[in-house]
Amino acid sequence: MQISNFPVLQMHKSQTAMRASQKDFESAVNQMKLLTKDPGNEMKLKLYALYKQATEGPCNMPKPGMLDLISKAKWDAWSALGSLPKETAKQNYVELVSSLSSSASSSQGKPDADSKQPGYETLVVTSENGITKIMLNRPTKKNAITTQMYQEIMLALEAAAKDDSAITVLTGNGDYYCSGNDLNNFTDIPPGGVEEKAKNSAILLRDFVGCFIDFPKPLIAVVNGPAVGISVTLLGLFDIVYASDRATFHTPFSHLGQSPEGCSSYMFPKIMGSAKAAEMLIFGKKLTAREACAQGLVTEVFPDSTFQKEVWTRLKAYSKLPPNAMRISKQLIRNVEKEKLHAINSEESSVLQGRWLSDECTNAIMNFLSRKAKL
Ligand SMILES: CCCC/C=C/CC(=O)SCCNC(=O)CCNC(=O)[C@H](O)C(C)(C)COP(=O)(O)OP(=O)(O)OC[C@H]1O[C@@H](n2cnc3c(N)ncnc32)[C@H](O)[C@@H]1OP(=O)(O)O
Repeated sequence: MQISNFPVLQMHKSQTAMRASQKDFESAVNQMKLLTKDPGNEMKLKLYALYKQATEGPCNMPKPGMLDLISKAKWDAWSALGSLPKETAKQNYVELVSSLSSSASSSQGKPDADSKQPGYETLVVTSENGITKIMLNRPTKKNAITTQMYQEIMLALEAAAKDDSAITVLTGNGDYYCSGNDLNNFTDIPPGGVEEKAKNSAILLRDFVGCFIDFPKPLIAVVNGPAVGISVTLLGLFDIVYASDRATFHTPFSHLGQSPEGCSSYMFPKIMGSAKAAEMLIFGKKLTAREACAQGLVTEVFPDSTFQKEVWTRLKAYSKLPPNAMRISKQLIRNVEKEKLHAINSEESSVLQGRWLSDECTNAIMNFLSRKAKL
């Protein structure tokens, strides 16, 4: 069996405590596609059987021949579920995936002080002096976010929420902070075609942004260079944004036939007023760091030559403040709007699902990939 057919998943416990919704189920299925660690054949068979029961009902396929060992093992596992109702199978599937996720994130472990955490391919995650630093690590691709990277960032945030650090920092390796969604993500089309791709991407986006909405500790963006697309829109969900004076902030959604995400359709007008937000989100105006600071998106701008030194000195001092007090204050500031932000996130993801299927978007991505166009 292919590991890629049994992807890993992380799901919030609160979601699994209640009856699994269709969205929870789809989310579980989607995230399972990125399993990096083989959960073993027994687990894969259980997941397979529950998935089939949840989507097709009881097994009524002819029994495979004795020599077709893999098909027979799958058939046996599915048949063993008898007449288990589809809804129960769905619930069991979500719970099983959730338990896999918890063990995956606990196996990432509590970060050792002063150490780089293993298990990430697209990030460097360290925990030191009360600060967990999540660094995007695809410098040759300007830290464009691949599907795997979305998953790893979610795992890193989930682990950081539970570790001993007082604050969490997101930054980029190399000359860019991040060039947004990796446009090659759109070229990996599943058997269900572009509709399925758009649907899976919308679920991934919703879950990814949801992790930022729910993140319980002070979250700081250290914007070391230009930022594009989703890496800009998410900034409205951070508590502090420090930027190098080399950084720029660009959301070219209309150019790409796309629409805003990361709750920016709500947060940007709130932060900078609707006229300034429209210029960025509809017309794709690129802001310098100083402009972004004047408009309230950035907390403070530092000269690039002293950026790292000044920012980390500041953050080390902040990380020594009482962690519970900081966490409680953050939650007081943010929790008022959580429900609303989740609703906005769902709406933005669903609108984007439609945009990804449009000619405008397809042509823009084809242009970038065929190198005819750049931002
Ligand atoms: C599932 C959730 C979906 C969430 C949706 C989010 C929406 C967005 O984030 S929209 C924003 C998407 N991003 C872009 O449109 C940026 C595209 N990139 C560029 O325009 C340029 O690369 C750049 C202006 C960022 C940098 O230009 P520069 O001339 O300095 O460097 P390049 O030679 O172009 O880049 C080096 C290398 O990196 C690759 N790359 C950079 N950004 C992306 C990207 N976003 N997607 C894919 N690949 C990217 C670029 O192709 C180069 O690769 P090669 O060396 O192999 O040619």
